[in-house]
Amino acid sequence: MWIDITQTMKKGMPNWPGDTPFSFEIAYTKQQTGSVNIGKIETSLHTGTHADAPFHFDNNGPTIDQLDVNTFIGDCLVIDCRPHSIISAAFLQAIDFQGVQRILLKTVDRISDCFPQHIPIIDAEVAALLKERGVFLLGVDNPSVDSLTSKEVQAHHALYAHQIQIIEGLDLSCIEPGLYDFIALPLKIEGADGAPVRAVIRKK
Ligand SMILES: N[C@@H](CC(=O)c1ccccc1NC=O)C(=O)O
Ligand SMILES: [Zn+2]
Ligand SMILES: [Zn+2]
Repeated sequence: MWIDITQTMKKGMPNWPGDTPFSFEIAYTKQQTGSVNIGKIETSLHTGTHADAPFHFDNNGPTIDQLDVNTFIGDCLVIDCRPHSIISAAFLQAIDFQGVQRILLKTVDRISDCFPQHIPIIDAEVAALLKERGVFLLGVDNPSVDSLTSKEVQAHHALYAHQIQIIEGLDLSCIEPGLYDFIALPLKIEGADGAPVRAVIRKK
């Protein structure tokens, strides 16, 4: 059984303050076209469950359409990080990744309907540890891998420097820690800094 770990995209969903809110409407109704309803959306590419492309924080980095789809399909390990407000390399060091190359961090019991005030931050040294363990994808149930006020976005840069791709805004509310199959493919938008994903997992 595949489990959906994607936030539903809808009007009023949590959004980065000041960023383009998500909207969807029927641009042309069935009545207008005489045949079909045609919807249109407007959205920031960093709203809801999405992948970051390195171009998001590095003008020379690859864009979302240039990332390898194989990164986003395969085994993953969900790790329970609740209580921790800083996710340190020391904490992750003690965990057996079981050879898995995709890691999802569960940091909250359930995701809130509002944009959070505080989120756990990921120590910049985590990237080196993940790389050493062969990890190439890190997913979080938060809007960012860095603090909400960070302008340096150190964790984003450190992860990119270690060739680790980022997925943010997962909904791990009902998910137990453990090993899963995972699929979360970003939309192929040429030149984009990120893209929504439909993320699903299945217990191994
Ligand atoms: N790093 C966040 C997005 C982000 O930082 C952001 C998104 C929208 C508007 C402002 C943002 N950061 C601002 O300093 C992300 O990767 O989704
Ligand atoms: Zn993002
Ligand atoms: Zn990000």
